[in-house]
Amino acid sequence: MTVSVEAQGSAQVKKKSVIGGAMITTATVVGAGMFSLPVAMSGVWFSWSIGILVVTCFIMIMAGFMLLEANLNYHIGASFDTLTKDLLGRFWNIATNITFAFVLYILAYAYISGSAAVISQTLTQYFTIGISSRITGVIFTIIVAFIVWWSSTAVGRITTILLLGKFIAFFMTFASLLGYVQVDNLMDVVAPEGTSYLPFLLMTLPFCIVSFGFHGNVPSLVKHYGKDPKRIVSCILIGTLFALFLYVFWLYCTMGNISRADFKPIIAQGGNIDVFITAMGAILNSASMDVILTFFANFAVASSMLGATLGLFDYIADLCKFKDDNGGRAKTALVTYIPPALLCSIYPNGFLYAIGYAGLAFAVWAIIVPGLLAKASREKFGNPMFRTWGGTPLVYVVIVFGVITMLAHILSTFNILPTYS
Ligand SMILES: N[C@@H](Cc1ccccc1)C(=O)O
Repeated sequence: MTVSVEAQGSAQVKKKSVIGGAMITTATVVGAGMFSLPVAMSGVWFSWSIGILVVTCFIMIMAGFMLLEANLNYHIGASFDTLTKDLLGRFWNIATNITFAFVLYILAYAYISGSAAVISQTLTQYFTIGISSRITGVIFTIIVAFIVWWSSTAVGRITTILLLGKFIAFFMTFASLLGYVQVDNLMDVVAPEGTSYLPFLLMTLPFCIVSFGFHGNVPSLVKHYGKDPKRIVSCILIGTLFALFLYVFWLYCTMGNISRADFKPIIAQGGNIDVFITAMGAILNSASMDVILTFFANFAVASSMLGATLGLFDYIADLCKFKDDNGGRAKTALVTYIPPALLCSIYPNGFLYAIGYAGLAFAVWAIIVPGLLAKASREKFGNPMFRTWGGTPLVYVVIVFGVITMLAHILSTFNILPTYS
């Protein structure tokens, strides 16, 4: 009996466990974005936040499925570039490439800014070493750049260790914070009569979509599992639903401890991670909680930073056709890390702004483009392998959601939307 190479290949591919892909997806979804959530959502407060998180999570899953749907019609390894060029034409191809690079760079900046602030705060508080976050940002970036330049195997190992640390820290933080939660805070009982929350709803969208972002991974998942939509769907569902659970819990713990009014001074100071952690520490007034929170913040930002900038590193190497030898990798590292580090040394506290702008660009290639791709690929191929639930109406819902998110960010940049501050 002869078995074709393809059949053998797919038999082998089928054996790959869902766990690996689910881990990668979870690691990408749950990043520093979650540190922006309590601050960005303080205007709408707890109950509304849960509602928006559920809706955003749903839309982001559907957008991921639509991307997968289109991707399955192409050769394994086909990227956003191939899909948009073939299905949507020049305009969307260029728009996707520009917004894709923008999101990676601005997130790299956000992570450097967040990490720098947390590291500075840790050094000052525990080692009485006063170094400004401009300098820790640059030093931290050099260390990360060196690790990435040195080898991607090293990055893989270090990321695993950091992820492990992050999850241990997560549960330690949550377990300890739980005891301090005050339901009165969550219900905002001290709010004067007639307090309105809804006007602040739209401006939370860019932060929510970034926090559920993983969509750059879809082509890699296809590469990893082959054309096996079932497994890829499971990875996406596990990663995003786990993130949803975590974020609800995270808001419960943070909004249950810091009252809505107490978020105002945090926002006034730029809303970077260190300010947020300091405020939490001051309210909890416990030395051990301080240590746990600091440990958590350091691990969370460091693992995001490594993972996210590795994506940017590979993207730059491919785009500029830099070689994978020492010299080539050095060039790639320079192009990857110098712009965000430079921006951080000039403007160290833009964490929250950066996540907002990332949301603006992310809406293009992770929501609107997947909707358009699904529509175009259904017309062209009929998409026999996999179809996202909801038919054409859902495609429009997803696209409209993306447009609203972009408008929300643009309007709030011009101070047209009310901001809670
Ligand atoms: N979801 C990630 C950010 C991210 C967005 C888009 C793609 C990859 C990562 C976070 O919360 O930090």
